[in-house]
Amino acid sequence: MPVATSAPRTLYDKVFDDHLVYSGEGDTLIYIDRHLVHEVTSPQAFEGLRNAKRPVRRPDCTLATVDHNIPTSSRKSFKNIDTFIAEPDSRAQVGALEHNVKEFGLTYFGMGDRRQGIVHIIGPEQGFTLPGTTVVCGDSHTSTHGAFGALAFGIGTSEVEHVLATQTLPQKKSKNMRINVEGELPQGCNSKDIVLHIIGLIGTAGGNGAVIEFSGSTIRALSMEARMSICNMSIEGGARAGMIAPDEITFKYLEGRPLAPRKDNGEWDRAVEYWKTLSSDPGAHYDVEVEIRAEDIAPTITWGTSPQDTVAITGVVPNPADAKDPIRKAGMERALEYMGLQAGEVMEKVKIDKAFLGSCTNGRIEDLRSAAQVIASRGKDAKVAEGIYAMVVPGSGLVKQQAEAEGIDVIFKKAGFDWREAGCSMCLGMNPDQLSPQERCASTSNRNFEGRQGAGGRTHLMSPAMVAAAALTGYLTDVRKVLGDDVAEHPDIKITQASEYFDVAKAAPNPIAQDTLNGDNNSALPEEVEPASAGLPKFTVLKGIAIPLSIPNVDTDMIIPKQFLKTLERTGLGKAAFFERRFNAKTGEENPDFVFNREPFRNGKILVNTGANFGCGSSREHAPWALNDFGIRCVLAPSFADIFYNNCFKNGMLPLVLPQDQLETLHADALTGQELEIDLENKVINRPNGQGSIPFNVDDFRRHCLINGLDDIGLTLQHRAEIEKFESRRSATWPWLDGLGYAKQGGKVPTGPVSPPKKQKMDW
Ligand SMILES: CC(C)[C@H](C(=O)O)[C@@H](O)C(=O)O
Ligand code: SF4
Repeated sequence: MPVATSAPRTLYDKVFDDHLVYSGEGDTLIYIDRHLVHEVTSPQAFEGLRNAKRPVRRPDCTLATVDHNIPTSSRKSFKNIDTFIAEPDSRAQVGALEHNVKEFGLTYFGMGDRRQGIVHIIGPEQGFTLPGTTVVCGDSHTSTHGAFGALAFGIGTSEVEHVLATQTLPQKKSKNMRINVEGELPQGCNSKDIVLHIIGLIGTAGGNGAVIEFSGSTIRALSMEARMSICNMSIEGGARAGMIAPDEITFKYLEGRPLAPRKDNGEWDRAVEYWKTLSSDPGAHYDVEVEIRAEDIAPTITWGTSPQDTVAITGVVPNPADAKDPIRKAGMERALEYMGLQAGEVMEKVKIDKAFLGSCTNGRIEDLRSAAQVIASRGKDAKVAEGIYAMVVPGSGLVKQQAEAEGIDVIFKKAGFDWREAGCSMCLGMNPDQLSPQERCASTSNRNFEGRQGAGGRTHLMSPAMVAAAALTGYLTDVRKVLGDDVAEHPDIKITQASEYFDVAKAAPNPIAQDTLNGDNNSALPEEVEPASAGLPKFTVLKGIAIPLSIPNVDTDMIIPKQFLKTLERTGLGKAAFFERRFNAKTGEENPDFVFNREPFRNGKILVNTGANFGCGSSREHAPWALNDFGIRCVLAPSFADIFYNNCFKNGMLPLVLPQDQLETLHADALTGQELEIDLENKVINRPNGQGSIPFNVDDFRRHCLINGLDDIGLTLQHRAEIEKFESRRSATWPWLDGLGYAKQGGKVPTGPVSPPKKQKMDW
């Protein structure tokens, strides 16, 4: 259903336009084709549905799995989660999802299913992720799926509930940004080096408010898996999403995947014809353009506690004294102290304790192959360096199975790597895989925030090949030195194509897809038009103590660390807000220097931060929940990360963007301990003692919703007719997106121990 317009459009414009359900005064609704669900960000969303007696609108477009909380120890004796998951909160969260998928009739890849894995690995692997679709998940790295030319972005838990209930989301159009990478990559570099290099250049706020399209000859030459690693980390560059135009490499990757359009009914050809239209038109407008030469990229790692703290492996730790901005200088000093590094230290002389190969960035088969190749290049006796613990965590059960079929596991095991089961694992350590304080890790994951892999743990981000090199030498290492000139594929590794391995070309038509092709799950929806429900506390005038802060890039791991994400509630998280800064890790006592612990700020209702990019990183809605529970209803900052910004509004909170000079003024006011007044009706901030007012801007529609306490789901369901109309058009234009087989499989997925790997076609 192309939109009639002659202006050249970007890939993002096209996918956005193709999903418009409704566009009214201030609220634009887009349709969501694919919804991935995991255990951390969904319990409160299902609870919301249950309370409102709402069904899941499109179970056939929804796929659930468990990934964050699950242990990665051997599942040979796995019977059920109750006996397998020792940690009670993790068990409860996984248990809640198992209960919810049954109650709402969703397809679920549980721990007994070989298809279980990290959400962002299993979507593409199954062909659930398709070009030109909109893909969401309560997880910031949903950006991964943009590698297929999908518009894919992370959402908070309230939005998860919104999508479950309505299959739509209110969306503002983002800016268009293009990052063009041209030329041939130098030896020893791969897509992780490209994306770390990019984030080092643009910074973690560089993509704020934008969807990044990655283009150029370097990107076009990459495999799908390498493209996924790049789009995965667009969120680390602050972007709403990352996208790459689909091409023959994309089509080849998808062909024959279990949930890709089928050939026998002609849908594959129709789909490819449509997918071929999904590239930016010549002359399309980009608000921001960045040009990068591949030859400038070196094997890259991080030295600090933000993904933008990058340096070439051949480099040295930077000196905070060289930073012009005082906030940046203070941030660098803190990062160096946390990381236990000195300015000027040679990166290659830094010793590690652990090596982690896995995560949604680099837990795919090609990542494992690339690390195994480094090990194999050192000969059959290559071993992990003395005293180093190295682990490999495949991104899904199928990646593990394929690696075992290729013999890669043997290379790892012989070298002394621990070969684990699929999950998020030490990327974030919600399960038992964690760093101890001060332990240093060479990691293929995507975030190096303080405490990310374990309280006090020190993370250096890098490519799988570089992690393998570090594991072998015990130091951060330039992989080129380990490989020498021998970077060709190693004879010990027999590489099979995914399609060959899955044997999908020969597989019978997918029985799941046939089973539910006409799956219409809308019958349970109430007939009458819903009134706009006023479910949130109204925000009109807020008067209160303002808490002064000056921290740039406040990430949501800092606002609330992982151990508090295991809750099934939205409330009670006030104590967790800024936990690691507020409390002494050893004694548990309050840190008297931190502003949240000082009078009168303990009772603050407003947060004034002069540092930019507040709320970056993860999509956890637990961040605004924690601030809200602490008592904070309004956050003022120079800029916000998109997901956090949206999450605030969903909870009746007001995030306000103000210019730096006004923030400095309000910060100074806050330091005096006097009250500020946020008058949303009149769009002004009244300073203490009649010192005047500062006007602000906020989107009219959002303001209207806050003032009236309007709940988005109720508002959206007023557009039921438009949603239904869109769905009929979607069925006619893109029939392969309907009834893709999940609706009726909810209760039937295999449970029990994971089957031993077999070189045979899969069971779908
Ligand atoms: C748990 C989830 C909300 C979070 C995210 O959104 O990124 C997690 O996956 C992470 O990597 O921190
Ligand atoms: S970033 Fe880490 S924790 Fe988050 S989804 Fe990816 S693997 Fe899981």
